Order: sequence, then C-alpha cells, then structure tokens
Amino acid sequence: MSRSLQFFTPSRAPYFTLHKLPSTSYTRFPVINFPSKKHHITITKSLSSDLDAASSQVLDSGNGQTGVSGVLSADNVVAVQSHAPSESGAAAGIEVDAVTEAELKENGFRSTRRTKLICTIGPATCGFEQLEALAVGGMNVARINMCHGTREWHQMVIERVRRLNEEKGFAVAIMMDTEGSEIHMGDLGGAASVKAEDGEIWTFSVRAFGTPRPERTINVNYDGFAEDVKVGDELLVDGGMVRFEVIEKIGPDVKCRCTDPGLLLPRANLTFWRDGSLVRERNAMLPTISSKDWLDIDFGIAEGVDFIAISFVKSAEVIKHLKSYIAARSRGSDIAVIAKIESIDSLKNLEEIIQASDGAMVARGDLGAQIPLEQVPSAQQKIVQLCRQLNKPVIVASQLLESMIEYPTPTRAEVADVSEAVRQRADALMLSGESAMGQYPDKALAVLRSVSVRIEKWWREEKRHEAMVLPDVGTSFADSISEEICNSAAKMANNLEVDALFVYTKTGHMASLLSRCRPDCPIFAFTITTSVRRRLNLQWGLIPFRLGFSDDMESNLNKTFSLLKARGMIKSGDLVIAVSDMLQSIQVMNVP
Ligand SMILES: Nc1ncnc2c1ncn2[C@@H]1O[C@H](COP(=O)(O)OP(=O)(O)OP(=O)(O)O)[C@@H](O)[C@H]1O
Ligand SMILES: CC(=O)C(=O)O
Ligand SMILES: [K+]
Ligand SMILES: [Mg+2]
Repeated sequence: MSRSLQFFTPSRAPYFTLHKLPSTSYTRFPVINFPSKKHHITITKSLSSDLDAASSQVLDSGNGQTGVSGVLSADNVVAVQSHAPSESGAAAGIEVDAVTEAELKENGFRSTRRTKLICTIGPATCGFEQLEALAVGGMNVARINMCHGTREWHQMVIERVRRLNEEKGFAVAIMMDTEGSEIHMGDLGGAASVKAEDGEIWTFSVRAFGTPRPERTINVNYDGFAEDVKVGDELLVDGGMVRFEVIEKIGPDVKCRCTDPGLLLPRANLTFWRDGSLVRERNAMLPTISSKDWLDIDFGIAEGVDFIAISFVKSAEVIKHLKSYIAARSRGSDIAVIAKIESIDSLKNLEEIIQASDGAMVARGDLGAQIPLEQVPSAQQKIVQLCRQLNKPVIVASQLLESMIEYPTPTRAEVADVSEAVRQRADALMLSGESAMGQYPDKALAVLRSVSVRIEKWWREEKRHEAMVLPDVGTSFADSISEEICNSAAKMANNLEVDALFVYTKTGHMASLLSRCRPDCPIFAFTITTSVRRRLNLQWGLIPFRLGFSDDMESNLNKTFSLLKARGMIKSGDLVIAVSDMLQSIQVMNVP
C-alpha cells in the first residue's frame, strides 16, 4: 500500500512529526528536499512498519512550536504536526547540524565521519536546491573563490547558505578565498574555455583585448610580463595543463608556440620556467593581498564570512597584518584566517606562517605549478603534520576527484589519494572544480564522504595510531593546563573506549585541543555562539552543538544529557568523558 500526503506548514518549518495515535510514540522527519512550505511525503507499504523503518532517520526540531496541519488516516490514525522554531526555543534547546544528527542516529557514535568536507561553489552548485543537496550530502564548509564570479553572485551564494542554515537547521560555514596577485590570464571574453592545439602560435599580452577577443590572444594581468620572460622560456598554464614555448617578444606582446595542447580556462594561473626552474623575477614582489583582494576582504567582513583563505601567502607578516585589520574592522567578530600554502616562499616560511594563521590549506593546484609534482606529496604530509603539531586545522585541496568533473565515478588513483589524506588525518578535504563546475557535484561529495568514513573506521579497527609527538602549544600557564587536560582526556577516552568526549567551550579552543589528539570517539563540542559553532565545523572529529550553558558543570551536564536523550542521540549507560573551559577537571561518567 502506498500513501501520499501533502500538507502545509508554518514558514521556516525545518521538521515535521508523524504521531502514531492514540499512543504517544512519534517519528519526526526533516523537511529536506521538499519545496518550502508545501511538503509532500509518500509512505509505502504498511504505514506502521514504515514508521518503524523510518525511525533511524528521525530528526527533531528541538523546542519547536507545534501546529497541527493535517491528519492521515489508514489502518493506524496518524496526525501530522509541523514544527517551526520559536524565538526562545533556540536558547532553551540545543542546536546541531541536521545531517550530523541523522548520521549519529544511523551509524551510532563510533562511525560518524571525522573528516570535514568543503565544497567550492560555482555555476554547478549555486542554486538553493543544489546547495541544499550538498548540505544534505555532508558539506561542512562552502567555499567561494573570488577569482571567479561577481560580488553580487558571491553575495547571492552567501545569502542562500545563510537561508539554508536558518530554515533547514544546517550550520554550513562560509570560506572566502582571495584571488591573490599571482600572474594569471584574463577571462577569455566570457568564453567557458578555449582549445590550444599543438604547434599553434598564441599571443600573450598585457594589452586588454576588446570583444570579440581576437583569435589566439590571451590577456595577462601582470604588467612586467613581457619584460620578464625570455625567448626559450616555457610558459605553463595551470601548472602544466597546457604548455607553450616563448618564441618572440614584440613590445607588450609575447608570441608563444603551443607544445602541449589542452583547454585554456578563464583566469588560469600562469608560471614561466627557465632551465627547469620556476622564474620569479619582479613578480615575486607582487603583493600577497592586492587592492582588489582588500575590497573583497572588506566585502567578506561585511558579510560576516567564517573563514578568509589567503592565496599565495609568502610570509607570516601578511597574515598578522590581515588579522589585525579584521580585528580593527569587525569588533567581536571571529573570522578565521587560513593561509594557503601554494608557493615556494610559503614552504620556506612554513612554520611561522602556520603559527600566525588560524589554519592552513595545502593548495596542491598552484603548489604543483611551483615545485616539481613529485615533491607535492611530501610537502602535503609535512604541512598536515605541522598543522596538527601547532594545533591549526588543515585542509587538503585540489584535484582530489578531478576526473569526476566529467565522469560519475572516480579513478582508483583518486580514491587512493583521498584515502591518503584521510589517513594523514587532515581536518578537511576540499572539492574545487568537481563541485564548482563539474557534472557530478553530489556524487563527488558522496565519494569523499564514503571514503572518509571507511578509512577512518579501518584505521580505528586496526588501531594504527601513529604515535605523533604533540609538542606543547600553550603560551600561558592556564593554556598549558587546558592542553594537559585535553591530552589526558583523549588518552583516557581511547583506553576506556568511551562513547563520546564532551567539551563545553566558549571560544572553541578546548575543542580544538581535543580534536588535535584525534581520539577514537567523536567529540561533542558545546558552544554558546553560532559563529563558534560554524567555525568548529572545519575541525577533525568535532560535532559542534550550540547550547546555552553556565559555569556550573553539574547543571550543564544534566541539561545536556536530558536534551540529547530526548532526541535519541545518547542513551542511559553510555560512557562519556567531559571537560570544560570553566572547570579544570576531567569527569568520567555513565549517562544516567
Ligand atoms: N564562482 C565561479 N564562477 C564560475 N566558475 C567558477 C567559480 N568558482 C569556480 N569556478 C570554476 O571552477 C574551477 C575550479 O575552481 P577553483 O576554485 O579550484 O579555481 P582555480 O581557478 O583553480 O583557482 P584556485 O587556485 O584559487 O583554486 C575554476 O577554474 C572555474 O572554472
Ligand atoms: C585551492 C588552490 O588555490 C590551489 O590548489 O591552487
Ligand atoms: K583563489
Ligand atoms: Mg591556488
């Protein structure tokens, strides 16, 4: 028997509940992938068995306001209620990512995903429903790349992600990635791509070409380009996707012969090589943050993005400068600054750059254009380890599933690459073209998700913990106490095989110290503000909850237990270790 039901809910209702009458048992469903306000569900087979089967994907609206909207009659009588969060509801209840909650219930604590996932948003994924599909698929952070698209477009994406969070109970964070002022091509007069064939002669010039763009011409953004290149130099587009040889210089124009054919993409990165090494003439003096980047940063601050990722960082100074700028511009805001490691200079000054930042990204796309490709894997491993030691979240980015831009399944090599990043215990993996302009963004995300979960599980089962020495990071005595508490709590959690670590943290610092230990069990991080909660979404193993709590741990724990129990996220008897910012102690207890 198949039954279908349509009903209307008050606006902004993220959940609805099926009540089985006259008993009090009920099942709640998230309103995901349903057109807003008008919800449609189809119940197949017998209603009662379906309600039971569905209980694994039950979600809850917390202290939602309830309004009966429809009644479905069958063998069992079922009343349908919809929920809209009440104004005060949020403060009294507990907020957690709808998808994480479903994962928790479906797989239990132990197998929730620890590795976080970032999707670059582009034309393939900027629609509200496309963004929602990514959020449902596990996107923790949405990245917008200021190299592409207009400010209005980015604003629209930010607004949609916000709406998604508000209406559907997600906590997707937003990362803005700056353009940087490295050398790149112009935008190809609006063309999506152009083909360069073997042996063709192309002109690269600082001149701006009108529209239509004359054939085989490319505008270059760097004024010193024609002066700095020499006849015989090799010109690499996107780190070698297409190659040219410089054959002649005529004023501002540089004539080049294509030696490795391929597709030229708008604003593609350009590097030139002489005698087997990268040429860094005056372009090494280009500012890391260009005047356009500063305007984009102002935009990001005004929009309240959660992370700003800085391209082509060369030194720690630029990070410090930006952090003080953000602090002065946005009092009370906590925008985190992520250093993108994608140049030779950034590798030279790696430790001090990471130390100055709130996190780092292994930007393998451009990095692979600046150092020989075979050096990228060791650089990745080094950056990932250093970040963990310095307690900074780290993202592994670019070409993880490149073939999925065009094909629905990844190559075996790509799966091995993703596995390796998960095995290195990077905090987050990032999709670029796969989600921005690929044909299978949801499938690519699903691959990241399933490979992450599988490798994490394998790692735990095999107990293959690398005994990483974690140097002290605390700079004050109080910090050192927190650090020791977290190290000990994580170790105890592994030895006692507890079900979860709980951390009550106002700033998120204690949560990151626990995450750094990469414990076997998930870390429930309770925090007071939504912005801290979103930022914690980037860090390995953290399940961030927004919860109002006090300095009294006893009452915090009781409150948390009852809220989580009511939602079926923990049960009596589960073993939990709790730590907090407020009380310097480690509590081990069974859920009452
Ligand atoms: N907002 C956007 N609008 C149009 N196309 C986009 C947008 N964002 C990304 N893309 C497309 O997706 C591709 C991959 O995205 P990605 O963010 O990796 O950019 P990129 O140009 O390689 O630069 P970066 O080195 O900063 O990552 C881009 O080359 C571009 O074709
Ligand atoms: C992500 C990025 O900027 C790169 O890989 O180059
Ligand atoms: K960028
Ligand atoms: Mg880059």
